[in-house]
Amino acid sequence: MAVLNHLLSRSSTDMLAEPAPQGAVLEDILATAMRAPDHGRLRPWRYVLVRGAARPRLAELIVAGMKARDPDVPAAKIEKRRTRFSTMPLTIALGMHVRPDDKIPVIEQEMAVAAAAMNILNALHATGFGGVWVTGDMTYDPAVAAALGFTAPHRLAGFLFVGTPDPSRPLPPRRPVADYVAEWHGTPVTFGADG
Ligand SMILES: Cc1cc2nc3c(=O)[nH]c(=O)nc-3n(C[C@H](O)[C@H](O)[C@H](O)COP(=O)(O)O)c2cc1C
Repeated sequence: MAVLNHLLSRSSTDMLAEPAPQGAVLEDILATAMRAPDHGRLRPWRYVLVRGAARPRLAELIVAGMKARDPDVPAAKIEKRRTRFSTMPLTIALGMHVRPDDKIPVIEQEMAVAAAAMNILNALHATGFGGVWVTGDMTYDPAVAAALGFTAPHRLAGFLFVGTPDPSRPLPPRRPVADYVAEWHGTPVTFGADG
């Protein structure tokens, strides 16, 4: 029941203070990714840890990409991104090793990567930490991906910001389960969530 309550009470947040998990705890958290469902046992997930003095270096790379894409990018947008990437206690760059020619479709490889990321988010919550998965245009910037080590056949799938959330923050309301679940009796179902 404790595990179930943990799953039911997780929520994403980017309001993250020090500390981030490290050492054996971080290793255990990342080990939960290795339990993700994975068609063909391709183990497509890859993780790059960015912390300490490496953070502003990643931030500057990302800012350089923003300016290259749009020379008129607003200064406030640059500063927001620079601050986030420089100050998050830990950023985990989520990567994937994509095998387009494998018999397992690429979407299934991507779903395994997402399932593994979800395990990490749940493990963070279970150990008193928290995080959020973000993408944004920097995820699709080949220069950022390459600088992290993700060149073909690797791809960047986003970033997990990781740290310690305020435990007293209010939990966002949960959508009613019934809107997303239907029982099939031989004719096509409809969902409350779809109006
Ligand atoms: C693949 C993926 C990419 C996401 N990218 C962003 C993003 O760039 N910015 C953002 O604010 N939220 C992003 N989100 C949503 C957050 O990670 C988070 O799920 C959302 O804030 C809802 O919070 P919850 O996980 O507590 O429901 C993304 C989620 C996924 C699965």
